[in-house]
Amino acid sequence: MEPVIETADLRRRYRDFEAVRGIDLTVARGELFALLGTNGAGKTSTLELLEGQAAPAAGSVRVLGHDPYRERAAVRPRIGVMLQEGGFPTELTVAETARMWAGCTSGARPVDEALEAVRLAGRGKVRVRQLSGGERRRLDLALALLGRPEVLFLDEPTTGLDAQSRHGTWELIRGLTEQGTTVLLTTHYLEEAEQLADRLAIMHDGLIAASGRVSDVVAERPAWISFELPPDRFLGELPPLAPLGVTGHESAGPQVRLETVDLQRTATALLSWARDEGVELRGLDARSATLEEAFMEIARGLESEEARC
Ligand SMILES: Nc1ncnc2c1ncn2[C@@H]1O[C@H](COP(=O)(O)OP(=O)(O)OP(=O)(O)O)[C@@H](O)[C@H]1O
Repeated sequence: MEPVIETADLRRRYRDFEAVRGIDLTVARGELFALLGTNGAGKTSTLELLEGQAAPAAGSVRVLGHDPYRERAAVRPRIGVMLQEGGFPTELTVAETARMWAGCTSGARPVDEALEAVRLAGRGKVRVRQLSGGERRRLDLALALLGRPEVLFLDEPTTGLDAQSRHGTWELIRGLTEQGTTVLLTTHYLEEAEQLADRLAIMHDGLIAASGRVSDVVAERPAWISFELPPDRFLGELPPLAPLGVTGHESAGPQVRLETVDLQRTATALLSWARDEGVELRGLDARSATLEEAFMEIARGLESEEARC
C-alpha cells in the first residue's frame, strides 16, 4: 500500500516542554486513521506537524511524499484541513464564507455542492455568527472539502454535533474514503473511531501507547465472562482457572464474573464443565473488551506508571 502520511521519531517542543515525544506513523492511501488520547496527549500538536503548520523539533514527516512544512506549496493544495476552531469572519454569510474560501482554492468544487454535502445548503444566507455550534463545525468541514483534497485532516470533526448530524458526518467521511481520500482525524468519541477507523493510535503524554486495528487494540485487553451459579454450586468447584487464562474474578452471591486473556479457552472449559456436571449457567454472557475499556486501561496504567516514577 502506498504510504500517504509517514512520520519517524516525530517530536514537537514548546520552549522546554516536549509535547510530542517521538511518533512513528504510516497511513496508506484511502485509509481512515484515528488519533485518540487523553486531554493534552499531543493529538493537535501532532496534527499541526502533519498539516505543515509547524516544523518538528526533531524527526521526519512526509505527506504525499513531501515535507509539509518546507514544501508547503507542493502539499497545501492537495490537503484539506479542519481545525478545532475555524476562526472565520462571523459577519459574512455561510455562502459568502464558502465563496471566499473557494476563491483561494485551486480547482475548488462548486460551493453549493460542498454546502449540500454537510446539509447546510438551506443556510447559505445566514450569517456565520447566527449558526449553532454544530452548524459551524459542518461549515468548517465543507470548507475543508472545497479543494477536493487527497488527504483530509479533521481535528474533532463532530464535537458539538447532535447524534443525527454526527451520523450524517460519518456517512460523508465514509463516502470520501470510499472514493480514495485519506483521512486522519482526532476524536474524543471512541464510538466514532470504532465506526470509522481502519486503524487507530491511542496517544498519552506525547507518545503512542497502543495502535493498530480496533480489533488488535481490543484483543490485547482482557475479556469477560459472567454467569450465575445454581445455589448448590460454588466457584471453587470450577476447573482450575489460571491455566485457562483467567486473570481475575469477582463473585457476589451466585453472580460470577471472570476476567480472561483467552476467552475461547475459558469459555470452552466452562461450558464443558457445566455440561459434564449438568449445571445450568443462567445469564451466561461472554464478551471481548470494548475500545472504551482498552482506552481507560491504557490511561490508568500509564498514570500509575507515572506516579511510580
Ligand atoms: N502553544 C503552546 N504552548 C505551550 N504548550 C502548548 C501549546 N499548545 C499545546 N501545548 C501543550 O502541549 C500538550 C499537548 O497539547 P495538544 O493540544 O496537542 O493536546 P491534545 O491531545 O490535542 O489535547 P485535547 O484533547 O485536550 O485537545 C499539552 O500539555 C498542552 O498544554
